[in-house]
Amino acid sequence: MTRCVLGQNQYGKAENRVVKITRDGDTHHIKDLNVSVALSGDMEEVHRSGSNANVLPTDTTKNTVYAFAKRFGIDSAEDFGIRLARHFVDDTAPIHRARIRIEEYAWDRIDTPDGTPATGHSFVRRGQEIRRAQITYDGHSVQVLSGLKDLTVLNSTGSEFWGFLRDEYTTLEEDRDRILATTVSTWWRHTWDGTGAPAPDWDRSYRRVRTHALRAFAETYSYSLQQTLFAMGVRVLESCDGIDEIRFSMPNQHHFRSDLSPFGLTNDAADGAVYHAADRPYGLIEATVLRDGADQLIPADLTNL
Ligand SMILES: O=c1[nH]c(=O)c2[nH]c(=O)[nH]c2[nH]1
Repeated sequence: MTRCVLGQNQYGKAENRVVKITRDGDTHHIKDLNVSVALSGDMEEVHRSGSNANVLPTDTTKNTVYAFAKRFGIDSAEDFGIRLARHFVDDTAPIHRARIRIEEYAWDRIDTPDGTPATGHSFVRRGQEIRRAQITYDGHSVQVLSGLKDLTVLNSTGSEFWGFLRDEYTTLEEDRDRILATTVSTWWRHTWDGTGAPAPDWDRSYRRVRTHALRAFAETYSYSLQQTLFAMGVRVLESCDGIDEIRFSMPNQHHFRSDLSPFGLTNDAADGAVYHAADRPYGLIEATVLRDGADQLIPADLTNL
């Protein structure tokens, strides 16, 4: 029989999406990491015989990431990674090597036009959103839709969700202080139709819509993402002449507060909590907001394109 040997091997939990909010009065700070753990050591037996005696479960490595975020905070990706790596190797005899890989996502504060923060808890993810336009001309008039996508925003407080319908399948608990996060995808329709009046200043119009939508997101105390969406649309229509209709598609990017009670840790929102940022499934909230009397002309299926 051919004799085979075990070559390089490692294991652990990959892509732990950990969000830590630190509260300094009404000013919040956010650390948003994607942490992957890979451990190696005396792992001959688990591969050969199935004995798990030397295996620290990947589930434990995940719990450790969230518990350490709460217990020690996250000063920097490097500090956090060093602490985790040392713990796995120094405190677990069969583990001889730990590799911690971390991606960090940067957030800026949502500002007012004079550069002061709109609130202490409203953030926009760094990295440019994508601006877009769709122009249709039928030989008589022009229709201009403008839009944006990939604009990710987050409120670390000022959001609740409760009082919802319940049936025999409902398990969701009411939440009086949650993270509200979404990636805004939107189109808006200009009243200008290419006849008569000169064309709007498209760049200025874009900046105004973006600014007002962001400020409405930041400043709306929210009982649902639906309510926030509508407030954003109303603010845009009230602030921008020449726009009659705006449609949003907004995924509810759920942030679940980690249950750290098995490790003797409280994890209340009021003290600054650690969250697991789930990527799917997600709630998808979509709606059009119209000026009263305006026609609804933006196709519903355009929003996600
Ligand atoms: O803002 C929300 N709207 C919902 O419709 C909903 N449904 C849910 O489970 N969570 C939320 N959050």
